[in-house]
Amino acid sequence: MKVIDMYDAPHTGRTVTSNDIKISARNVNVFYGDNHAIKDVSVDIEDKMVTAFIGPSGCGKSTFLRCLNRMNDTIESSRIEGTICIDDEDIYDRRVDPVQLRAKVGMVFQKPNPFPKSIYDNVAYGPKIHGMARNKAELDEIVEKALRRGAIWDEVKDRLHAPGTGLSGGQQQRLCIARAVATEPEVLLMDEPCSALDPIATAQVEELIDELRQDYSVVIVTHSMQQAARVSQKTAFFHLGNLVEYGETGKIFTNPEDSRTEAYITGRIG
Ligand SMILES: Nc1ncnc2c1ncn2[C@@H]1O[C@H](COP(=O)(O)OP(=O)(O)OP(=O)(O)O)[C@@H](O)[C@H]1O
Repeated sequence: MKVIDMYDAPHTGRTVTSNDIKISARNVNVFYGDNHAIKDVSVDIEDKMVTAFIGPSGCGKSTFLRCLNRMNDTIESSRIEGTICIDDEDIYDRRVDPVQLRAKVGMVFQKPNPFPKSIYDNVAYGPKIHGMARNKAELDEIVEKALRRGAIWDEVKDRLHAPGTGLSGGQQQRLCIARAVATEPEVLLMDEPCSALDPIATAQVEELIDELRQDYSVVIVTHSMQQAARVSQKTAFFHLGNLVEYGETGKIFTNPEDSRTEAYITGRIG
């Protein structure tokens, strides 16, 4: 890991270093029928860093995020061109199993969506499907570790068999993060993970995101520029399906190169 440029990210005082490239997208185009939603996007996303996707509503942030674990495959009208590699492996290669890919590239959605199962079973589900535990004791260990990673263990350890849907919104979202990390992914995709949460729960999830980047490459779509500035080291600004500008978060928010980025961060478009 080499240090390329040091700066204090706004509000955080963190430093930015350059890591290995985890995800490499080249000339990606996405269509929904005739709607050209993503236009020739090429980007390298680094490992062990939080990358934020920002931009006005409808600019393609979620579409591009979903392409990174082939969630867009599930939308019938959607078609993708170009290449996306994770660790140099083309994730759209015929030999790649999307179910295995989604274990490696986990996703957390806008609205907390626990399964209608117990807290324990929500987290145990993925590891069971992927045969990660040989017995109950190993499964218990995986569940505890994931709940700890999700920063919710202490709140639920005495009621693991209560329904996940009985938790508060913020707890449900941390449970969903625990569920996503239980299969030991390498990349975590988050599509506006705090938009349904109150400020305290948002702060808890943001703190968790900062911890998670020690182990994962995290990509977060957010409508909040303050949130992007607080949690990310790299920011990508999308506009009308184009990736307009991509760089260090501090630079994007203080000294953007493109007039469209500047218009967005100063509230003139969006
Ligand atoms: N499931 C879908 N079927 C058809 N078109 C879609 C679908 N999802 C998105 N689109 C279209 O693709 C374009 C990009 O939408 P997308 O949701 O990716 O943008 P976004 O930047 O994430 O927006 P928002 O911030 O409002 O969530 C829009 O024109 C949208 O209408």
